[in-house]
Amino acid sequence: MTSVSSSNNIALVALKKQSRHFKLQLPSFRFNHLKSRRFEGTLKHASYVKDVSAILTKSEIDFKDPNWKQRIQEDFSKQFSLPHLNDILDLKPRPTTFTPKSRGPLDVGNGELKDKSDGYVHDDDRALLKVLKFASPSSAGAECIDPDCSWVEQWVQRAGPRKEIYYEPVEVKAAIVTCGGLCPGLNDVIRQIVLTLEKYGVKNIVGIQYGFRGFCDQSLRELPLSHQVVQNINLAGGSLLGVSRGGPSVSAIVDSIKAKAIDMVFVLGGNGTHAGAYAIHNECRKRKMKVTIIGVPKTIDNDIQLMDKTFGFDTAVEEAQRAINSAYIEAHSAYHGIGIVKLMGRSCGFIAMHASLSSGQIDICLIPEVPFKLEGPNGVLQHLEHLIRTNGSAVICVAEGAGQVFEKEFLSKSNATDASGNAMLGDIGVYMQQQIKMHFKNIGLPADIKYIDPTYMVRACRANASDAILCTLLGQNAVHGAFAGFSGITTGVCNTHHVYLPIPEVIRFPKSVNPNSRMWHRCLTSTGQPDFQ
Ligand SMILES: Nc1ncnc2c1ncn2[C@@H]1O[C@H](COP(=O)(O)OP(=O)(O)O)[C@@H](O)[C@H]1O
Ligand SMILES: O=P(O)(O)OC[C@H]1O[C@](O)(COP(=O)(O)O)[C@@H](O)[C@@H]1O
Ligand SMILES: [Mg+2]
Repeated sequence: MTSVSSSNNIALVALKKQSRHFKLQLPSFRFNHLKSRRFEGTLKHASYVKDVSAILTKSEIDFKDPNWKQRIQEDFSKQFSLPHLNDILDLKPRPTTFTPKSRGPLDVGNGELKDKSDGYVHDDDRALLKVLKFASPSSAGAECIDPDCSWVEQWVQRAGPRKEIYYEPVEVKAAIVTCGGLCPGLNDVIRQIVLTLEKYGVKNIVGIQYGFRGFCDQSLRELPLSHQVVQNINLAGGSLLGVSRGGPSVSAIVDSIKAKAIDMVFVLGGNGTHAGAYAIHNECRKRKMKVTIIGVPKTIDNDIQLMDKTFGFDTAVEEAQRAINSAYIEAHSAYHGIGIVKLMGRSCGFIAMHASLSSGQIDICLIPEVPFKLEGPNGVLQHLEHLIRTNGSAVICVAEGAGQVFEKEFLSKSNATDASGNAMLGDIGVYMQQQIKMHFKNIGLPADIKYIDPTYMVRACRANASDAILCTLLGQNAVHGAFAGFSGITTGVCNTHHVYLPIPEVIRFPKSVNPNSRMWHRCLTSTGQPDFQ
């Protein structure tokens, strides 16, 4: 139960941060919902509530009502229905210009078609958001709505090309913008958006330089994009368009979209960027503009809700292996060697957890979601001392936000924020290094400590094969979503299927490691570390 509260604390901290910086982005009932007594009350029944909260909107669930499941499902499908241009306009679709198949369907001879699919996704096609049925709230990782842990179907819309489209491709001007920090795969997504747009017949594609800033900074011109320009950009890391944090107001961005006569905007970024994208979508709606805003979730930290994973995460975990391996070799080659590797994760520990699991070389993994103490019995330093006395060396993997999210924080808070309003953290790696040094000096045991911070090396590299495929599919689906007339949506993978989701549902709060999850328990089994409390 504590762990659930902990996850929600992290979520609230992050959400408060966002809403402090930007006023209008999230409907306020969603924010209040997280803090509401009803939400806290729900914790008593459910051992894991984050995803359940997606269903519980404004109404209480009355489990005595025989139709309670149906009511939840109806609520859910309303909540996950996708905003469309035709919610405010009266547009007539036209047959698509996109051909998903290069060959016609095979004729089996008797006049019947072997393959009846036309290759298009139908608007009523759905994918399941949850595929596990838990027998009891005490089952590992159980997510329960009622005390019996009943299974309630939750369907979301399938992504892909539609038979009818809401734009005349030759008349379209499409823009791509990349915001926030760098992430492996940005160029793969840009490339695929351009190639797919061209496949529809779009001729006017531009890149907005350096994030949202590029909409309003007169010194930053639009970058014309075509298949010739983007052909090889996936071979390098970074973003062809440049990235930035902070930027102009939502209304200034929409003024710029209007002035530049842009019809489609593809916004690549994380939680903050998606909040911005949704605000832009709302402002366009208010002004009754026929502009579609499509998000593509970019977060190396993997902290966006409801998706199996986001692009760049796999690459980051793989790249982190090099740093961990170096730390391991240094530690094992030194007399009483201790290696420390700090990995990204401002408010979540997915990279650190997965990198620790995959390397098999980590003795201690510390993440923001799990409080730990350094000193005293059961503290990290005591365990480290034990490892040095018994094994002769040790390797620690620490996520950048570790020890800085809960009340008992190790580093003094500065309240400083970056241009986007994200809290600037202290360097937990350096702090750990100092504390460990002091501890071993005090007990008179030699220790040779090596600290590696591979942050920007991990982030600036090109996407690995698995991320490159993910980026390709996301880029294509983003374009299909725009032509289908959706706006204020994002695209991702749920249970291996590509889907479209309304932006507010994925940025309700950032995803974080559930300390009660099987994955975290597996990580603990792998490192062999005790509970540092
Ligand atoms: N709540 C918000 N509403 C509107 N725009 C936002 C919000 N949070 C961040 N942004 C904008 O989104 C961009 C990227 O945000 P940032 O938090 O730096 O990265 P990320 O999107 O990767 O989380 C910045 O230009 C920032 O100004
Ligand atoms: O030094 P920068 O550019 O501010 O970026 C550092 C941050 O970028 C991150 O990788 C996440 O970036 P995004 O939120 O843009 O995805 C954090 O883990 C890290 O704190
Ligand atoms: Mg972010």
